[in-house]
Amino acid sequence: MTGTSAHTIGTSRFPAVILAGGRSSRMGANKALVPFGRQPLLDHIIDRLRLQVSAIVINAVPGWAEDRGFPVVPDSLPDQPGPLAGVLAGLRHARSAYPDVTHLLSVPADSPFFPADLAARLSQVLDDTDTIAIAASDGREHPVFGLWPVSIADDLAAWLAQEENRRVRSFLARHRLREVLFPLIDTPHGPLDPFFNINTPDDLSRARLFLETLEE
Ligand SMILES: Nc1nc2c(ncn2[C@@H]2O[C@H](COP(=O)(O)OP(=O)(O)OP(=O)(O)O)[C@@H](O)[C@H]2O)c(=O)[nH]1
Ligand SMILES: [Mg+2]
Repeated sequence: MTGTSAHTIGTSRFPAVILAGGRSSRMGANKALVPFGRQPLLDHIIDRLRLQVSAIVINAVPGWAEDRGFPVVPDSLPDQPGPLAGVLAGLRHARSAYPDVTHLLSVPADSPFFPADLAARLSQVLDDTDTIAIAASDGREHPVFGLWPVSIADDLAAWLAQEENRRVRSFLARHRLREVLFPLIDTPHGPLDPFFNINTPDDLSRARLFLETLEE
């Protein structure tokens, strides 16, 4: 049951974690806070996500994302070891806050065009409560967009505790995995990958152009 939390926001079965715990080193400033359309990028992501999940938690370094009304969970591991640390923080939060939930959706804070049916389509391929489902497009996997079983939290913690374990693909190989292919979006500027992610100031300019055409 997901309907009892103060942070419950939708009718979906799954809560979500927004991964915003990275360094934004290529952007040179916290990329979740760059202006995007009428609001900071993070708020654009929240608006897109809230329609398809039961609750939202933000994974971030403490001190900047607390004012949005959602729980903020920092990494439990030091030195920003990568997105899986954020998935782990989200899974631990989900396990205690939503004990009946089987999976947690993850989305990064830097990909503003992800599909409106992301959670729905990923959930269609879950064949048991231990399966991980990740998104793919245009011949590439996007494991930061995934439905993660709450049951793998302890294995993920033990795996991340070894410093040589950082590659997402190596972790995925330990588990039952399904992939869902999403189509490109047609725009007047040409096809747009729904998982386009903003790493550099140039990426941000391109994303703003796409946003304008999609809003017209
Ligand atoms: N919790 C957590 N999230 C991370 C970490 N590193 C990256 N992420 C998140 O994973 C997603 C993809 O990472 P990147 O695109 O490389 O973002 P980034 O690491 O902030 O940016 P760069 O420093 O330019 O690589 C983003 O949503 C990041 O916020 C980390 O160490 N911890
Ligand atoms: Mg990075």
